[in-house]
Amino acid sequence: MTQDMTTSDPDESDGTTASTSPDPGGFSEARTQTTQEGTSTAPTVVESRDLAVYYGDEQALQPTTMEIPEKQVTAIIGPSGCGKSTFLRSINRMNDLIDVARVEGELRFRGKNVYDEDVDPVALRRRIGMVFQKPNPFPKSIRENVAYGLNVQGKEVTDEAVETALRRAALWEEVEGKLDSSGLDLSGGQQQRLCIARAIAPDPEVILMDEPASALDPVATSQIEDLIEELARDYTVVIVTHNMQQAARISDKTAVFLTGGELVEFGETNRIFENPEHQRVEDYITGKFG
Ligand SMILES: Nc1ncnc2c1ncn2[C@@H]1O[C@H](COP(=O)(O)OP(=O)(O)OP(=O)(O)O)[C@@H](O)[C@H]1O
Repeated sequence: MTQDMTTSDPDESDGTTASTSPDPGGFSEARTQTTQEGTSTAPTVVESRDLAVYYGDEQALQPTTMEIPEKQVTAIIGPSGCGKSTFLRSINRMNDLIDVARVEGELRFRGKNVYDEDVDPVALRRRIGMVFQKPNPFPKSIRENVAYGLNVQGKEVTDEAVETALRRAALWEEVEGKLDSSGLDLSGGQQQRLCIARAIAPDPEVILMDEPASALDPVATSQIEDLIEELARDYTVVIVTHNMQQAARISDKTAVFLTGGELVEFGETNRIFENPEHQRVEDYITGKFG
């Protein structure tokens, strides 16, 4: 099961944590991505190299090598317990918060291994934000939720900056005029878009989403899906989803993890769903197991 890492306390580290630490250095290299389908022009932003994750003695992720392209949506799918969330959390070092978690191999962000000793994980999380399964706005006003995201980056909290973040999260029109009411008074879908506004307010480069619509009704889910496609114009989005139709609808690339934490196939979403290379992947996406 995905660990519930939601928090309502702004002081807890949740991927939007405030810090005055300097940005980690060395995250500047971008290079052209090579995929199973050949060479594409989208630069690789995040890359795992034989990345393996253990919880105590249990290996949750087998050595995984994968290149995530810039300003696209990459979906991670697979049956329950196959390591999807574990992989996602390793990208911005959220696994650091789990005592028994241990990582081997490399996870590179713009060419630099985020597990190098000189990388500050809090600063890293400003550049790689996260949205969780359960909407987790702080028990504060809508404005303060977004302001928190702006403060993280040391940005001035102006009305304009708050509006911009809410517009980018497709929430502005529903909350204009009630910015001082509690974020908790919004509907589930609105709360999740508020969390997205909070996550994008610091202007991260990558947004990690762990089943962001699984707690929402179909209408709210559809709004979140539209928003994710829109966000990929400006941000690199990596989304874990149980919903294969959702992955097929909104992602450019799909990674299929199967039981035992093994990345079995990764490539263009259309190709994965129409013509998977591996029988096990075909069985999974056609519902024969999982
Ligand atoms: N905090 C933890 N401590 C110990 N084991 C964990 C922890 N989190 C996950 N695991 C184990 O690691 C494996 C992978 O879990 P993970 O949550 O990454 O899978 P998942 O594919 O995201 O699952 P789901 O779809 O059910 O959310 C599972 O066997 C799980 O029990």
